[in-house]
Amino acid sequence: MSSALTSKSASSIIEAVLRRDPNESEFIQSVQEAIHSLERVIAKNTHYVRILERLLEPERMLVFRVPWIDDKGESHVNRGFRIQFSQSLGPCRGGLRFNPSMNLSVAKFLGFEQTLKNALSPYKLGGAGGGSDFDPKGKSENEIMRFCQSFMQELHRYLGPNQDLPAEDMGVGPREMGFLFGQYRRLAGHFQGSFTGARIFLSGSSLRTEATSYGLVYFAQLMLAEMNKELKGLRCVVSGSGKIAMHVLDKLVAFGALPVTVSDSRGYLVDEDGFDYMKVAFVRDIKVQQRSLREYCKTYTRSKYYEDAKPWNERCDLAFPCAAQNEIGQSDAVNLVSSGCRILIEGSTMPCTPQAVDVLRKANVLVAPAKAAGAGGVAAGELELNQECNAIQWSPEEFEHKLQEAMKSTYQRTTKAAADFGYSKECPEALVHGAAISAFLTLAQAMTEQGCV
Ligand SMILES: NC(=O)c1ccc[n+]([C@@H]2O[C@H](COP(=O)([O-])OP(=O)(O)OC[C@H]3O[C@@H](n4cnc5c(N)ncnc54)[C@H](O)[C@@H]3O)[C@@H](O)[C@H]2O)c1
Repeated sequence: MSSALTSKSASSIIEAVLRRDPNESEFIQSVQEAIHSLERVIAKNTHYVRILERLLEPERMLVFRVPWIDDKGESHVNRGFRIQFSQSLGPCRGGLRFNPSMNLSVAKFLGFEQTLKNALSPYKLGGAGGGSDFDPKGKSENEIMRFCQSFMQELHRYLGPNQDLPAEDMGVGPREMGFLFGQYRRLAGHFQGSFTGARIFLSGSSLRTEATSYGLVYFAQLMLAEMNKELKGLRCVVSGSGKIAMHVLDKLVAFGALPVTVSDSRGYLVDEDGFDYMKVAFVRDIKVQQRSLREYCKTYTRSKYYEDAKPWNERCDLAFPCAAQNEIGQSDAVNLVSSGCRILIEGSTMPCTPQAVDVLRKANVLVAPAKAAGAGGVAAGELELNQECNAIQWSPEEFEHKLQEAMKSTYQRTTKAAADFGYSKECPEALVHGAAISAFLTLAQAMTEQGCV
């Protein structure tokens, strides 16, 4: 197939998306990255261009009003989103994000990324994303509960075990999932395990919240093993201090690595001696009490806090971005390369801007995409459902073993697809392309079999 035809087809898809959604920068960025990864697939079979065109239009987009009353009796209104991106492989699963930056573009990009992530997994799952521009920061527990109830008042009619299964994302943790599920159960009139969250699956293992993060660290281990290396003693720079980041720290400590940073939107903290379990617990306490990371330095006086700065210029072997999309820009990527980073594991969804991706590729930094490295959350959700439906109970050790196996098979699927399409192990983007290719081929097969629907 001529490359002229390929690039013409790929650019016509991007043009169509741009025409339809000209202001959706996050969604367009994730589409462009996927198309870049799929270039060789499209070149082999132009039928895939039509499939991709269809895939890029979400099956269903829900946008709704969420009114709620604060503790003083004043009314507020936010916007809710749920993008049921694709159900070709099964019922949707995907996170809910409560953050002021949430809009239709972010909801669509999250839904699209989740669709590929779920398709890469061994489970039959569709993909969705959503949430609200509601900011849980500074709200009381009652205000958060009232908001969650109002959000679910509308969304419940589109959810269900065979339809859509919401999960955690930024600003939504076990507490919010509890409130959301409570209202869903009341409105739906049944207690079916259609939500993920440790407190809801009372009979399940308690590893649901940890699973994505543990999976990220297992994935790093698998990449290192390929190079006959191990995590022990390696310096790791971690961003964020939320659910994903804190459990990554725990697991890195468990494997004898040296995590040295955490951050939030106000700045970052570096502890040259590395965090241990006690220090991680201390950071967690600081965050729970909504205090500044700066306070850590009063107790651990060799540490430093930098306001309005990111951790990417700290000396490291591995980087784990675990905060927000586009948190690594071009200059951050340059800093990462000069500080010695060889491997970047994407904890956050789409952490690098296209310019940063370019810098990392040219410097041969190996990138583990969130679609593959973040598969632990998908696997844990399915394992939990399995426990719930079959009334079985695994110990945390058994659960963790199953999680490790799931990460191993995701890693193998990713490397196989990369190799099948000629990306060598040394290619810095082999895993990025392999993950997208494997996911897309699975979706394409189902979409072809199901006809034009
Ligand atoms: N929770 C999950 O199950 C899950 C699963 C897969 C991927 N993710 C991704 O991981 C990332 C973090 O999710 P989480 O669940 O830990 O969220 P969270 O709300 O628990 O924590 C987010 C963290 O990021 C920090 N942060 C937010 N914006 C920032 C910015 N602009 N700069 C620096 N720090 C910033 C916050 O201070 C906080 O520490 C998101 O990109 C999310 O999509 C989450």
